[in-house]
Amino acid sequence: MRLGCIGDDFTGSSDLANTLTREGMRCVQYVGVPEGRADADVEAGIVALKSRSTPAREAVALSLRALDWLRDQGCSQFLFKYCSTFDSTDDGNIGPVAEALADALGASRVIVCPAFPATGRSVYQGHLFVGDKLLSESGMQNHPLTPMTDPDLRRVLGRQSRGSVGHLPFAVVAQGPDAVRAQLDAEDAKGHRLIVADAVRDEDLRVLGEAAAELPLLTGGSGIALGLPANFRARGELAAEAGPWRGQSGPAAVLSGSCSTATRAQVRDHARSHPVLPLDPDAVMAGRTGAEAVADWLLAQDGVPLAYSSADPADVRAAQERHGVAALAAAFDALFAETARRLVAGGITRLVTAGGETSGAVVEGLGLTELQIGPEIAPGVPAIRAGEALTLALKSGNFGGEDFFVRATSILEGTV
Ligand SMILES: Nc1ncnc2c1ncn2[C@@H]1O[C@H](COP(=O)(O)OP(=O)(O)OP(=O)(O)O)[C@@H](O)[C@H]1O
Ligand SMILES: O=C(O)[C@@H](O)C(=O)CO
Repeated sequence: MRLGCIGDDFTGSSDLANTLTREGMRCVQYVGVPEGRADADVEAGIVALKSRSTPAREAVALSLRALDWLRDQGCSQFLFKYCSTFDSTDDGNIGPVAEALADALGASRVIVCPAFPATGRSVYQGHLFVGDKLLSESGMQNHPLTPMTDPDLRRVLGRQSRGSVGHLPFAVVAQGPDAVRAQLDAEDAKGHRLIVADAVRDEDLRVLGEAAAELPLLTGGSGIALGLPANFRARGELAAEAGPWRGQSGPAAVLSGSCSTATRAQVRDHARSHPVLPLDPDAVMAGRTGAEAVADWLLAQDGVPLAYSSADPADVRAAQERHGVAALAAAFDALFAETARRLVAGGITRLVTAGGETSGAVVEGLGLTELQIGPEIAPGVPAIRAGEALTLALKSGNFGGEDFFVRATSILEGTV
């Protein structure tokens, strides 16, 4: 294994795996820190954690365990993947985890860059934008767990970190890798270890990747990985070709717990021509809707059936007030996990999930440990093989076009 990655959630980790696979590295996503050794042909290993919103101390401890395992597999470079909208609070977890990994690796000049231009996230003058809006005006200021009210990443990170934070401006990135290396040295000389890097285009991310060829640690969204495979290839450290994708025939189903704008549009679009089953939070909490009934309904449908709890923000808030945020989240996680187990036992071979928490609950519920990465379904979402007869697509809330669910099942089948 050459590149060792630590992702702070499951869908975000598959986003990173998608980028690395597309750029030609043989990639495996591990669910949590694995016990045994990785297969010898894995070039990039991604340990997917659920550490985005846990207390910082837990996130640090888990990330260090993941780092130890990745070091044991022989990796020469490490990447900490967090969300392209920098989801975190003033208590962490991005700063504390980045600093702990840097301590363990003796790393200086640690790039911090959540830019992901294909999905509209760019960093300019140290500020994070979503499309043409500052992060703090993008809707992310209302996120229930990690509200992002300050778009200046240098300040956000400064509040989470022990050390001071530097900046690598766009004007320097635009001059290419030599200028970037010189600026990283200059920031290091000023005592800044974490350095927020501007990037607005994929080519900026490739410049950063090239400049970082010898750095032990990078941090960012999946975009920061764009330029890394070329460094390993230039050193003759990659196999010539990634393994081919093997499509999977058989019945499909979709489970959606994401309430994001993008997912709600996908659910509406899907409902026009496929069977859909809404899951009412009150019925779930009262035990009137259970996994057995949901799975039986899905298994009895033709086409690409969908069960969803996705609801608009006002309904979500009202349900949370009635039942409590944590209790509701736990009930939906348990429902989706058990439904997924019953679907796979009932013969589903193509399973699509929407939402980071929801996908995490499903992957853990199914007891999966290793995910093989296939072709891209949409920016940030790959096709995944999870077993001899099981394929998956794990979609982050905000990703994918309106026809995502059908497109995903077609790509999993190998017909697109
Ligand atoms: N109808 C609903 N009412 C209240 N809460 C809901 C409802 N449906 C889902 N939820 C909760 O909303 C959350 C959805 O989180 P999830 O991470 O799956 O999606 P997301 O936030 O859109 O995705 P991502 O993390 O990838 O951006 C879960 O905690 C779930 O329990
Ligand atoms: O970076 C992103 O936006 C995604 O991979 C993600 O982590 C969303 O939860």
